Amino acid sequence: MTPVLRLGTRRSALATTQSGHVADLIRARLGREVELVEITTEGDISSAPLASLGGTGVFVSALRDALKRGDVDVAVHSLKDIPTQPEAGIALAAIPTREDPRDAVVARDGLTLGELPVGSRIGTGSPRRVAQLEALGLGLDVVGIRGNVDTRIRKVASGDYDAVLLARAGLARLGRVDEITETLDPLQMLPAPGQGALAIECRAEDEALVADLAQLDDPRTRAAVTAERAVLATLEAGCSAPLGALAEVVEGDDGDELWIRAVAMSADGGLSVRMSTTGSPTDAAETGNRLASDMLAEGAASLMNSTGMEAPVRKQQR
Ligand SMILES: NCc1[nH]cc(CCC(=O)O)c1CC(=O)O
Repeated sequence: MTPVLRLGTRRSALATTQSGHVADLIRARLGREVELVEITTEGDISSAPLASLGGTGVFVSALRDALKRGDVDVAVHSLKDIPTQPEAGIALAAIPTREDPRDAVVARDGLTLGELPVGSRIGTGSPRRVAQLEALGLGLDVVGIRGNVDTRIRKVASGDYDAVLLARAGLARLGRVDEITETLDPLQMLPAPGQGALAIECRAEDEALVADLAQLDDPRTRAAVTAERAVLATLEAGCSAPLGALAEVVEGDDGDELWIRAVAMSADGGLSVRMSTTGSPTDAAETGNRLASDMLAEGAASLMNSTGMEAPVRKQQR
């Protein structure tokens, strides 16, 4: 008899929904029994700005520690929260089919960004979203925000903010797309590398499990996010850099083609390097690296560092 797989999850509604989704996939596709095990992370307890806790990595390390200790067998993360360098002893066993990767607006009175009056308070703690919002030149007042998806949306309902920016994927998983007042076109708001994708991890030494979980992998999603994360790695940008990247695998005349675009910005959104390229999905990392090298040649690194990452911190809500 195969033992029940213990799947570690954070306690937030988004994390338990994502973990529940993967547990269902494992039951349906692998025929294995799964139980959810709750893990608490520093990022869940503290309401300090995420950057001051060492970025979104705090969400990931607690789950990985539980894996390494043997407390759980499988962990599910939002791929965009995972650092680009591989973790010793941990296998990224599967990346299932991605949700819609775009960012979404939840604004008062059903408004879109363009309809919000000058001076409206927009909540986001992401330097990437701050920079791209500022670049739209709408005169919006971008204010830091933390807390889970529900907390953020409640701050719009309560009037503390006129709007918040969130990943559409998270809202979709929580069954809350009805509350989205605008889904942003990547032309205006390129998502974070890996946004909308999940990462299923296990101990690398559990070779049979690594092989089993690989059945849940979607090769097209894996190629797209591999290219996006290569951009992140080559630009040596962390999760808190004003960097957006989006790749897609599309059917071309000669088979599948990988298409990727990326933007690196100064913190205030005043300067940007924006580029795109295509390649083969089998050379996804190489394609992302090449795009990032071209961006570096255009000054992307100094540009992202030019005004540092102070902007969202400076405007942090008290
Ligand atoms: N940074 C937190 C985080 N990590 C993943 C998601 C959403 C789900 C996803 O992108 O897969 C979110 C919330 C958000 O950005 O709105």
